[in-house]
Amino acid sequence: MTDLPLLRCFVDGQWVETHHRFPNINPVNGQLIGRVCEADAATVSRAVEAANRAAQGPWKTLTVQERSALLHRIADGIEQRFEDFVAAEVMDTGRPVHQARSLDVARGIANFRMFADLIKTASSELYESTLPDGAKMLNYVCRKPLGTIGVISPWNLPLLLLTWKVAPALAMGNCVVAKPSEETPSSATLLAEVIQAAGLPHGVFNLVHGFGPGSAGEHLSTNPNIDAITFTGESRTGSAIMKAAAEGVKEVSFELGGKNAAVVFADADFDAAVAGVMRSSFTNSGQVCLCTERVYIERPIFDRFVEALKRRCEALVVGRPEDPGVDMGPLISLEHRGKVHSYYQLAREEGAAILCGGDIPVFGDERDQGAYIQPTIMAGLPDTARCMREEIFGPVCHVAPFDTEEEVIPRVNDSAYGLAASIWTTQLSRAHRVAGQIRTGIVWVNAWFARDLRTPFGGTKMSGIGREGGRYSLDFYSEISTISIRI
Ligand SMILES: NC(=O)c1ccc[n+]([C@@H]2O[C@H](COP(=O)([O-])OP(=O)(O)OC[C@H]3O[C@@H](n4cnc5c(N)ncnc54)[C@H](O)[C@@H]3O)[C@@H](O)[C@H]2O)c1
Ligand SMILES: N/C(=C\C=C\C=O)C(=O)O
Repeated sequence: MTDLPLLRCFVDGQWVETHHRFPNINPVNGQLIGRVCEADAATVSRAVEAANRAAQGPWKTLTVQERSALLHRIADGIEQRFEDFVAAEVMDTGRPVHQARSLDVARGIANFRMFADLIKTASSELYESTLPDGAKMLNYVCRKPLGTIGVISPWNLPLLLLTWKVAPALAMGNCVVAKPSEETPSSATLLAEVIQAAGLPHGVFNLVHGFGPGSAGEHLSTNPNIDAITFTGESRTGSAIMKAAAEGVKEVSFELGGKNAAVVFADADFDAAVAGVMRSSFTNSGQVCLCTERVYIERPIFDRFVEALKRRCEALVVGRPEDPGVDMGPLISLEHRGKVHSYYQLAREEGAAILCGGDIPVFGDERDQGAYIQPTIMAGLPDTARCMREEIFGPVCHVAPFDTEEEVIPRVNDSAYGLAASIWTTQLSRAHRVAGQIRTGIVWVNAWFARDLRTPFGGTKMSGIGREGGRYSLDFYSEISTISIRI
């Protein structure tokens, strides 16, 4: 037991062990794979103080070019330890190795490189004006660092989502105290090692492990000496963090939950739409905020489309991360599996027909101690059913027919969430017309999770506050200031 890794916090350039430790579990087989040092309030305060101090030190004198070079050096460091990061993501989450490679770690590198390049070309605004007395004024806008950013990230895409926030925060000259999910501490710890090796001044980046309420998450979000909070996680957690931020009127950026819809028109490229809906429903075992949980299919192709989806769902390879051809692994934890499974039960109680899956698989091997669940397709629920309104966050979607655009668009929009949607059609005018009426932050047409990192990303309603991506991140992680000079 003693040779299991101990994951430590990283505060003011030093690795810190704490008294309280919590277990890190492999969701493939329920095995203990390590212990993690939980940051108490004092450790979080020390991290915030170190960040505040570093913000006034050499870090603030760096030029944009120097900061850009450091971000590229961090990206280089992730690249050099690519397989370590893949192993860390796979160990913590049980995801397919090929996904950790092509999505998680690749995006961790891309996030740092994108913002490293963007800050070198980011423009600002300048206006010339004349005062009533005829005096000329030059008015220009500049972005100054906000100060210390609290970054709180979830377990579903651990490195992708942590770096999506840390990269622009550092790029804009801020200091960071990051609190990754208690479920996925490993890749965040590796990132701290890479940042330390890159030579950022002590205190610029700090990492505190722990939970939410009564632990590091709450200690960070309630700390009066952070200047802004960027959070990705459940909507109800966002609400709790917003209450904490309100105390000190802190700026917040929230990427929250979703109940995303796919709309498949009869004129869609049938095979592409089937593949697209499969990918958007079952990627990462459905544990992506952008995943589809509601599929609306135009009636003339409904039966054929559902039959095709059912066949593909039954053919999904549910296995270990390194299994050949594996499509999906376990859920993140037995607790989350219990939640998703309870929705499968609820769906039956609400009158759903389970077309595929609907239960916990039995493998007859060590995976039976893991958090596996069957990929599932259900049908027959009214739009008012809880399973149609609440985020399940598992490998499950509901299929329903529709007859007209006028009918389906209000059904898609009838949700407390507004994060993402996907539309499958070959009619160009219909694509633009329908996409323009869907109330989500992101609409894909004949695609899903296709990302240009320069575009704004975020949700409406319960799906979030603010946008990050490209210049939207530069703006959020800055104090935007206007300087007006009489000339
Ligand atoms: N919109 C997006 O871009 C996006 C991306 C990924 C995940 N998500 C959402 O995240 C959820 C799944 O992730 P999760 O289960 O880790 O979410 P979660 O809200 O349970 O936890 C997210 C993070 O917040 C911390 N936390 C929890 N309670 C807190 C509190 N009271 N104060 C401070 N910190 C607290 C957790 O420790 C964790 O680090 C899903 O709802 C999913 O839709 C959204
Ligand atoms: N924020 C992003 C993805 C979010 C995925 C949610 O699970 C991104 O691609 O930048």
